[in-house]
Amino acid sequence: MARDIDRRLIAAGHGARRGLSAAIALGFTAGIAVIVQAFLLARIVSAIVFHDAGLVAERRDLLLLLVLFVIRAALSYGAEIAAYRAAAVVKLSLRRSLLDHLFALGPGYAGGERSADLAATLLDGVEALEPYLARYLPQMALVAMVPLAILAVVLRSDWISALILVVSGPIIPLFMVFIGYRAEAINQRQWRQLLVMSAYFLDAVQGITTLKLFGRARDEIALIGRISDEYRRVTMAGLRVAFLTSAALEFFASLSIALIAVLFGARLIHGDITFFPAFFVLLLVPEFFLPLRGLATHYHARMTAIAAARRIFDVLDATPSVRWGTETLSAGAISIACTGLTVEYTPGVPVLRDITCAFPPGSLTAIVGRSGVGKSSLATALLGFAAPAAGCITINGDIALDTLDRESWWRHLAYVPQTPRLFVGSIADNLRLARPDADAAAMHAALARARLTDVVAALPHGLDTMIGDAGEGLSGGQIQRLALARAFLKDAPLLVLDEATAHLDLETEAELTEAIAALARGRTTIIIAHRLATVRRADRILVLEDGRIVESGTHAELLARAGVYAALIGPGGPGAARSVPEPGAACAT
Ligand SMILES: Nc1ncnc2c1ncn2[C@@H]1O[C@H](COP(=O)(O)OP(=O)(O)OP(=O)(O)O)[C@@H](O)[C@H]1O
Repeated sequence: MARDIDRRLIAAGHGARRGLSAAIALGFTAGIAVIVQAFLLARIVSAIVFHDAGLVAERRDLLLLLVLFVIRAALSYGAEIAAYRAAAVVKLSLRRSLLDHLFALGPGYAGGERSADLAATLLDGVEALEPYLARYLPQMALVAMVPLAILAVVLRSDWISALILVVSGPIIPLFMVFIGYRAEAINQRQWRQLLVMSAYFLDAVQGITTLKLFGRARDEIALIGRISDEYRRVTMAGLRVAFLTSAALEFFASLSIALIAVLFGARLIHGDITFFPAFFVLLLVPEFFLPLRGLATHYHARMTAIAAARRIFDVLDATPSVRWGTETLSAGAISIACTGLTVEYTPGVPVLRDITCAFPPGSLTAIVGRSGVGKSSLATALLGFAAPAAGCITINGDIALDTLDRESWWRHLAYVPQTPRLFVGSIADNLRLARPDADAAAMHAALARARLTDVVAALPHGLDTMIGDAGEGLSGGQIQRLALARAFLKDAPLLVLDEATAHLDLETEAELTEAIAALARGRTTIIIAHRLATVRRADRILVLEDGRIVESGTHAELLARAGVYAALIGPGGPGAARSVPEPGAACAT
């Protein structure tokens, strides 16, 4: 399993092949420079100590040694830069693919409990790959090349030392494979714990008001404390394995070096070997183990990366439930028809059943029904975020929605949800989401149509006033009108709107209703309606119950029928509490 992930990570690194190859080539050249350096140093020491040469006589070698020091430092620096640049390229492309795929998966996948987990995967998860890509992968290549080059040189100088290296060298990778299984399980636990902790932190930050009001802030702090402590425990277990591994490997490496040194000592005393080859080999032996020890150090990075990558690939492997095509929609009015449309979130459990209805071009259709009957699900299916389990949606008579290019479909519609999402930035930034090239005049026109001119004029920096990510700095009604202004700015032929159910003051309510009416004019409009004023204006009202259309018609027709609709908006019905009667308008009984 870890091997599969390794393979996929290496494949992901292919995008930065040149950078990684450069890092490996520079690292290998630095390894060769080490051999030459050791040779020169052994020759200088041998000449000075055993052949009475002075420093002046050895100046050529000394100068060469100095130059090699500089070259080696430059090579190591270059290798690091190339590796980290390559890692940055891979991280960027992975984040792009993740975001792109999340958009394809839609809000059904990215919403709800997964959002904190996904944010941690996108940020910390991808970041955790950096040491793997920048350190472990180049080290993996060097671990085969540099020790082999050193072994070849040692073999030419002293076969006994080479034999010791051949026997002790492979112990390190074998040992790492042995402890790898345990380290992998710990890293998986550590990563899962990090995701849980991120989710709790996000919840606590977002729900700070609720927690305070219910007097549960202390409990939440204690809970987060326990989760953090568990994370600390798992992290320490991982570090323990990493430190123990390093200690064991240091031991094997030191033992081999000591053995070679002792054997040299004995052979020098007996005159079986001269000083130069012995000293040269002794200088090289630690360098033989250096890449192996480096590999052990970065093995921990590999385990962390594999745990993080598992989650990244889970997201990338998730298949979008909605299929899209490549057809583009030409500009102009939009009509929609649903035929036998059935929508299921859980297979076999339909939330919309056999819906057949039409939304003619330029018409205003209101969808009404009790809470949970499937109104938002119908809007979700029309937006293209939920795939029909049966039936189909066709656009402009004969174009199946799933044959359209998704961007082309979304370009033709404006969606105003019940609780609109604003992003950290200025009012202008939030408006330009609808039309990035909109100038100040176009934005002011949209604000005026959403009855927001005075509100924005009163803000300290007008259009450039910064607002928080949940629209902090604006009231609930102002946020909703800003979302309407966005829809005005987009000027799309299809408008899908989920009316706000929050209790608004009468003035804001009237302003919103007016703004919505202005926005709907001339467009195909589908409103999940909660207000009497909206349903009265609709060309047609669809009444949903238990996922089915049970009634349809105009306000007057449905009232006359005295069925579900009449009961819904009548006194005591669930619609009554939310509906604000227009002055003088009589509620049906
Ligand atoms: N993403 C989802 N996954 C699973 N079930 C869902 C999902 N979204 C909605 N449902 C379920 O589908 C059913 C219809 O929900 P929907 O939100 O469409 O109702 P609604 O009429 O819009 O309700 P409300 O007026 O309260 O917003 C409900 O039983 C709900 O629990």
